[in-house]
Amino acid sequence: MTHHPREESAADRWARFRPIVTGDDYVESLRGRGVEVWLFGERIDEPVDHPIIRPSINALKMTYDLAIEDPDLATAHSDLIDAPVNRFLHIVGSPDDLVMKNRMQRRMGQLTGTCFQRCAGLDTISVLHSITFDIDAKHGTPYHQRYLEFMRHAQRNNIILGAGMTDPKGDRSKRPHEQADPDMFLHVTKRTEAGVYVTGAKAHMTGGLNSHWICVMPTMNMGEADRDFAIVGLVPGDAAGITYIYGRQSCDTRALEKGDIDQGNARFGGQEVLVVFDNVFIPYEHVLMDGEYEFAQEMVTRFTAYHRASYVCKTGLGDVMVGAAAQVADYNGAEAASHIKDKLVEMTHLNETIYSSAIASSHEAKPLASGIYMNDAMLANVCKHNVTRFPYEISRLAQDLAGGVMVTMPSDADFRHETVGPILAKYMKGKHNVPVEYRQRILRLIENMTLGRNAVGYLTESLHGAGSPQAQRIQILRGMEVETKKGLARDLAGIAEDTQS
Ligand SMILES: Cc1cc2nc3c(=O)[nH]c(=O)nc-3n(C[C@H](O)[C@H](O)[C@H](O)COP(=O)(O)OP(=O)(O)OC[C@H]3O[C@@H](n4cnc5c(N)ncnc54)[C@H](O)[C@@H]3O)c2cc1C
Repeated sequence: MTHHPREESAADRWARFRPIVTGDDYVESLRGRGVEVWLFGERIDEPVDHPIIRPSINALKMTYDLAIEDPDLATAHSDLIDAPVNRFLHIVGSPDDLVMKNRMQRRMGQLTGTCFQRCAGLDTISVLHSITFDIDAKHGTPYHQRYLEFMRHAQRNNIILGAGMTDPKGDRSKRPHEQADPDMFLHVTKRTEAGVYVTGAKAHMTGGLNSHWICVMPTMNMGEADRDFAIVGLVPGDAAGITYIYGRQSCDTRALEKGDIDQGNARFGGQEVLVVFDNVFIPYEHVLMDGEYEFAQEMVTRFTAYHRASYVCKTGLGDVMVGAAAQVADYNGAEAASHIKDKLVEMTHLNETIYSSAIASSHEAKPLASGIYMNDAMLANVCKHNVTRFPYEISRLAQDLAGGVMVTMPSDADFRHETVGPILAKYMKGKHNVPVEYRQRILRLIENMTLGRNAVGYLTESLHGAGSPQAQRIQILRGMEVETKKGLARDLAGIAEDTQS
């Protein structure tokens, strides 16, 4: 169980952090936290060393390693602490900051082939800057200064923030206060002189267990009766009262097998956890909204403007898919066929279409009252809507080029067996000069990203993460200015009258 008392002060919570510099420092920072983690019906003593969990930690580790290897791409100067910081903790001060963020996200996708879990936290940092500023302007609250103080600590310690937005939501037709069980949406259960207690859960949290801090925040618009659900708070991942229940991923138990081939991508994976909060304490210094329900909708809208463009990361995974498809065609001896080249062009066209909408959204960013820049919301929604579809088509084409053997290939244990191994070495070969193991590995990678563990990050996260497709269509409907466009059409058609008004 966690070692910490329930009602801790903000200072005590920060006192246990030391600045993280390298990827190895990051891995060490997760050890010995005493967090309560459940996987396959068992309590996990040390998640860091668990073979199913470790690939997800490796993916986040890469965000630290890249900052050292390529500081121009993965760090930025912070005016807040007057020092360079990891770009995943940088407060965006210009459209160029957002463009650089997108480039870094694509690079991270290329390097890991999975969800590297740090974008939702980064986008939370961005949205909190302007929302706290706007709430203070209306209500005279001290949230923005609290936020800036939190960010000074966060940047100096180089921590990871997880984004706890999505509640379990129970009956989707009911508001938070209308649910049969109030815990379906995280809410305040008690207020003391020092802070608030919250109960509920946050679902599907990307990298939740790998994060040092979690931001809990509303997932939808709220009304007066939902006041206790309109809470934004920052909680260390090892606070008393938090339980993590690890999400299964397709083919996850392959990580428990011998050898690294059948895993497809043995080094890197994503992570989603159900994070349960049982009367978890948040000191007021770390409370950034408490009852200002009228800002919940705007907070979600701004978060999605940032986060839907962050799905540009999938173009990095798309680059891996194009490469894997081209490579398997080489191994099969089919690379010269015109339809193969055409399919690679189609995959690239889809992938670059996603990239275009994200980069355009960042270039078109506009400043908010707090001074921070926000992505163009229409183009961010178009980016995410492209992402709900195009990775599926890219995957279909990669599977086409891979051939049926991608799903009928025997296990690596058979390839290594003294009796059947030589048979497989003979019949599983493509081009004579390509070792059969190379073909095995590339086929398993395509399987991993389209049907296995990393299909979570490449496909289903692309569909539902940052909101299911309909959520983008609602935003596109709101922003499409159809009346203005009807006016343009009437002008050119020579119609003077607007019969609508
Ligand atoms: C891999 C992955 C990672 C994620 N990471 C994070 C994370 O880090 N942090 C976080 O906060 N969230 C995260 N999410 C959650 C994500 O934002 C949600 O999955 C998304 O908002 C959809 O919510 P849901 O999964 O509850 O789907 P549901 O609400 O169950 O939706 C299912 C379907 O029902 C429709 N629907 C739902 N409600 C209504 C309604 N009232 N009226 C009409 N139709 C409705 C939807 O449009 C959809 O088609 C992640 C999700 C995934 C899959």
